[in-house]
Amino acid sequence: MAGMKRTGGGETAKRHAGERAAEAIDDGDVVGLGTGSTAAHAIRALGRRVDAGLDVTGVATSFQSRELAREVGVPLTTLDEAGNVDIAIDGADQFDQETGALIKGGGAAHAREKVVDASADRFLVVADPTKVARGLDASVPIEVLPAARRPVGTEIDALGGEPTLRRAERKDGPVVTDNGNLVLDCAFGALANPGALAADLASIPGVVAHGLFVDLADAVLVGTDEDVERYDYAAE
Ligand SMILES: O=C[C@H](O)[C@H](O)[C@H](O)COP(=O)(O)O
Repeated sequence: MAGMKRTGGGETAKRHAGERAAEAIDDGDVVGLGTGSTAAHAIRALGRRVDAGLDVTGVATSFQSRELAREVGVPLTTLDEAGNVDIAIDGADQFDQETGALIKGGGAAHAREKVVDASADRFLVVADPTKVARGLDASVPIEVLPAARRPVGTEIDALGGEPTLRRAERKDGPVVTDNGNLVLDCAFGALANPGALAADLASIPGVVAHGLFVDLADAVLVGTDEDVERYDYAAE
């Protein structure tokens, strides 16, 4: 698969990935509903399967995925009520095709996404070809308690990162997450050891969640304009 020429970074590619992921849902499943434009295609496709008689419940990872699930008729539950997630479908901002490690949080939803994705028996990532990488080098979004923004920034600095407060596009001020927190986008350059960096970031007081998802994805479905390529990272 690696090295194949892929076309697509637009909606068709994302739709192909999302629709293929929705086909993996079985009757009775509790489904983690990811956030973002690619996961949205999976939620819409799942809504069509529910219309056709599939019996599932969804656990939303954000305000946005909850709203979309309601709109397309996917019944909702919570982690408290369901206790277990059978399968989660979620997008990614970048993934390392060798290891399946991900960077997420472009939509500032990664804190809840990580809770849901990590508690799922199977975690399917949906992506378009622009997300495929050899190694990881994108900025790592870090959700922080508002009061901890400066001390966390200092720690990021010490780890060799450059933190930038994420600002809202249509509001004067910062992006505020669904949990009422801020996001620091942290540029580290190429990540030599994402697992070690993930552990370092998680240990900083005031960090709610970082966007490194290491050893979580079971498979990544990369939609192209023509088809879907599948990368597997764990025995299913
Ligand atoms: O916070 C947002 C999520 O991690 C998204 O899953 C990620 O940003 C990918 O989104 P998209 O499919 O729109 O590129």
